[in-house]
Amino acid sequence: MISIKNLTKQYKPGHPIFSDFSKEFNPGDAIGIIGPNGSGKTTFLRILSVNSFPSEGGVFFDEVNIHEHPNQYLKNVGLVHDEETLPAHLTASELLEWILRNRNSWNESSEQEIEKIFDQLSLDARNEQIGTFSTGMKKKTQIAAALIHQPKILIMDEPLRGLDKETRVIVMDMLKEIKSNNTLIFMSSHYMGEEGELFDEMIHFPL
Ligand SMILES: Nc1ncnc2c1ncn2[C@@H]1O[C@H](COP(=O)(O)OP(=O)(O)OP(=O)(O)O)[C@@H](O)[C@H]1O
Repeated sequence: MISIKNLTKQYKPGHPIFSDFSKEFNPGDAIGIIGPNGSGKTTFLRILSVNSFPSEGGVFFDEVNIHEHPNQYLKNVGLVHDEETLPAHLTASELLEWILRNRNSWNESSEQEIEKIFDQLSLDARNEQIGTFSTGMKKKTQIAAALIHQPKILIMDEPLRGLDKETRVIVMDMLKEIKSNNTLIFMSSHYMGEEGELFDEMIHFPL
């Protein structure tokens, strides 16, 4: 489903963050991206989400280079960024509606689906502006936004950071469910907590 071929990334000449990395990933795989601060996890996930470009080599989605042809690929991707970049003036519900409409996925059950995902995450303030949210409430909104369109590929940079224990357990259950529906999951962490039980495989950084 995703093939990484001879991937190299360097910001400064002669100092690659990783080099000549190749690997294949299949639907339903859950991949842990593990390593200390500054080891290249975010750089790797940014390349997978087309927010950064390879220095050499490439990433292929069903044989198509995702950096040369990002549109079809990105329709299949749910993303939780390392930095929160949510629109402050929308409510959380409005954001999810916008995501579904933008993907032509809005239908008669969408409102119910939005209520359901915010119920699961206990985001009571779903109809208030995101700009008024706490860090944890914004993280819940990011996770809901990544999952609402049932992506084939889910890319998450430390999604559990800033969440309380109860919410982390809920999010882990949601990820197990989406994995069982054959979504390929990439998830970074700088230490191995409860997410360890989700992963089929871990890639340890630095590579
Ligand atoms: N845009 C950039 N320009 C130059 N160097 C960068 C850039 N982004 C990241 N780096 C460098 O690349 C290295 C890897 O950074 P990256 O953010 O990928 O690590 P990380 O494993 O995600 O770290 P953390 O756990 O702290 O988030 C670091 O040395 C960082 O300074």
